[in-house]
Amino acid sequence: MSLELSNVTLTYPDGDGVVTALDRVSVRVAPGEVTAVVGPSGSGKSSLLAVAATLIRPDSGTVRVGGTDTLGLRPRETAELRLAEVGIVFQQPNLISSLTAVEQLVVTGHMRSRPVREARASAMETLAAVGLSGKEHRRPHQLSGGERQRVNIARALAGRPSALLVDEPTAALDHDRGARVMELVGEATRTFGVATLLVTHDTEHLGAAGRVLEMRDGRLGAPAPA
Ligand SMILES: Nc1ncnc2c1ncn2[C@@H]1O[C@H](COP(=O)(O)OP(=O)(O)OP(=O)(O)O)[C@@H](O)[C@H]1O
Repeated sequence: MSLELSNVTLTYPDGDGVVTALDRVSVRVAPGEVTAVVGPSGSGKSSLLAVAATLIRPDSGTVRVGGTDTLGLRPRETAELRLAEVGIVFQQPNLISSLTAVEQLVVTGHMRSRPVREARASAMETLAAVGLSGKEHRRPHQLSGGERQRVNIARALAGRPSALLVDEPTAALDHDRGARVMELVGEATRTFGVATLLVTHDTEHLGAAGRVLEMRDGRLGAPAPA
């Protein structure tokens, strides 16, 4: 199931006027594909992710996640769809310091009303898929920065979403760890067949992306030649 934004416009109130954060943006991400969006600060990247995640409702356009037209849904239905179909990887892992890696994933399974035994088995499988076999029972302080980011990615994938939305995954990492996390996003995207939309300032590690687009003043297009 893909992620599809079509002709999306988003404005924020700004004094007496408005700021246009997204200006008729269209993008379709197929399952198993990473689309990276680069662009300067303030160009609209976070707004794009928030709209794709159904966290912000745009002024106009359509947002389809896993085949569902999300703008036709009631707020409660939107929240349910988000829980089932959208995985979000924030820049900071935001892991709970007292929980082990496997427990971080089980907690989100609980939010989806999954039985604990089933959530645990699925969590172990997901952690293995992101290369954390043998480290499932470690707490965040017993993991490296790159490993914490792996748990973060695994947690976003634990509910087997259709769409994976990734915000600056390399921002807190050095060059080599950043490269490995980007490779992991590419591998996980293929393994789990998710449609991944990733925004980043980091133009060094875009090899994992099947496609790179550039955001400029709220408009999305092909990147300018280097
Ligand atoms: N809640 C808000 N209210 C008013 N304006 C906002 C709000 N959030 C963002 N904006 C404005 O919308 C535009 C796009 O912001 P956005 O955060 O999407 O950019 P960005 O590309 O993610 O930036 P950065 O790389 O710095 O995170 C900017 O002009 C910003 O000032």
